Amino acid sequence: MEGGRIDGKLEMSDSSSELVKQSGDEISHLAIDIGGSLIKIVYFSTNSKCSTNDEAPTLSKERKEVPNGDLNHHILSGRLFFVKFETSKIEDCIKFLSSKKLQQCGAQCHHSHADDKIKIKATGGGAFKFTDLFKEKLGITLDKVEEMESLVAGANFLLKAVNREAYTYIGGQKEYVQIDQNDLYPYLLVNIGSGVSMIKVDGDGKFQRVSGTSVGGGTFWGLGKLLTKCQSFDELLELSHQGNNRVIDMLVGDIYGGLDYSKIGLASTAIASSFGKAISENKELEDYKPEDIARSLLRMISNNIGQIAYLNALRFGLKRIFLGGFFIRDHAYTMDTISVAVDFWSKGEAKAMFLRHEGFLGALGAFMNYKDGNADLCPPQLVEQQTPKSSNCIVDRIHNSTRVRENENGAIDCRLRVSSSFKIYDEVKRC
Ligand SMILES: Nc1ncnc2c1ncn2[C@@H]1O[C@H](COP(=O)(O)OP(=O)(O)O)[C@@H](O)[C@H]1O
Ligand SMILES: CC(C)(COP(=O)(O)O)[C@@H](O)C(=O)NCCC(=O)O
Repeated sequence: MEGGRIDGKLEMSDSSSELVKQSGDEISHLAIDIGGSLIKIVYFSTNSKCSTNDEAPTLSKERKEVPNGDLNHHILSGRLFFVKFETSKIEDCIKFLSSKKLQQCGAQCHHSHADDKIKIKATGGGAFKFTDLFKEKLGITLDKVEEMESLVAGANFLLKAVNREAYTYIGGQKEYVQIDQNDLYPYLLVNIGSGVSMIKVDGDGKFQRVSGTSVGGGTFWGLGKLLTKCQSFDELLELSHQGNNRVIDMLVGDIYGGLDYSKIGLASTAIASSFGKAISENKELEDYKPEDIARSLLRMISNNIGQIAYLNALRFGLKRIFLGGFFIRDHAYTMDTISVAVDFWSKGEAKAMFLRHEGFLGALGAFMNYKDGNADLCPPQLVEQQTPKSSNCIVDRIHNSTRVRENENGAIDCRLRVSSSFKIYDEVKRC
């Protein structure tokens, strides 16, 4: 299938329209990824109003002994939510955060003090760029988590813990991939944000950024905006759906008099040179339809990323390529182009697989980083829905056997194990 959105597309919250709807949420933990184009927020809420399942999210207190101490733990049941904002509209994000009640100690601590310092996990370049802004406007300290580390932690979590997270997109069909947790590594993670990072992942916390390209999502949106006068990314994507790239791209057949170049395996319809037709036609930009320009641009960038991804997979002998980042946007034509490029160049050996929580890998990874809290604090950990047995290593259990539940809005039902003394606020004030 060419172009268009796939039915059942995840609609995770898109900035301000959600502000009002969710303003009553009680947030116990929140992490933020501030990228070149978008700010992504992942937060855990125990608010029962948000539940659409039979079992309303609850706070169940549970006292547990841990081997190296006697910290008291409790389990928060609730849901992970995903929200995004444009980085250029960071004020909306600030408003969103100030409308939320960032709680201390889950729901256990009822009194918060105006001078309490809130500390949240933050990743992406903006965690550095906007440190002062968050401090000044919200009194929030950004506790920085390295960007590549966050992407990998987010991807590993999703692949191991969430059912139907990864899928292939071939011939217009989406097919979910069953991940064998014992045979996940190594894989190539390709994150297509403003720019593109390619990371070889060998295990939890074991990775190497092996390549990247500056021709990414920012290039598509930036060039597309200049060339088509589109006002939003989604408008540009929609436009590309209606266009025909052959009007602008120079095809092999345009060069070879309508013939295939069979000797090197190129069909007459293959693109020989993206945007190449524009050099020989006596046309101005205005003479081309914006939809055709958008289509050529999308094809050029997606194809290029697919090819570089494949080359890196080949370089390290990797068969599995997982793609994240908000450039993908669950868009059929983008995924089709990337899949075809990987399939073509690898002669069917390598597979492109897309992640449903595409752009939230970094924010999720930063969220997972709460586990690295101070030694005397028990970090929050995601646990499965069923009542945990006596294991102390809840994260390991998730990784090895169980899966959290995900509802159709992309929100993930899960439980968080926190110590009674843990809080998102600074350690200075204990409740
Ligand atoms: N609403 C949007 N506004 C801007 N860019 C968007 C939007 N939705 C998708 N995109 C695409 O996603 C890219 C950003 O992806 P993301 O993974 O968030 O990266 P970053 O961390 O660099 O912001 C943009 O460059 C653009 O191509
Ligand atoms: C610098 C970045 C890691 C920042 O991440 P982003 O905000 O684009 O998600 C990314 O833009 C990138 O990997 N750019 C490509 C740089 C290069 O390898 O040429």
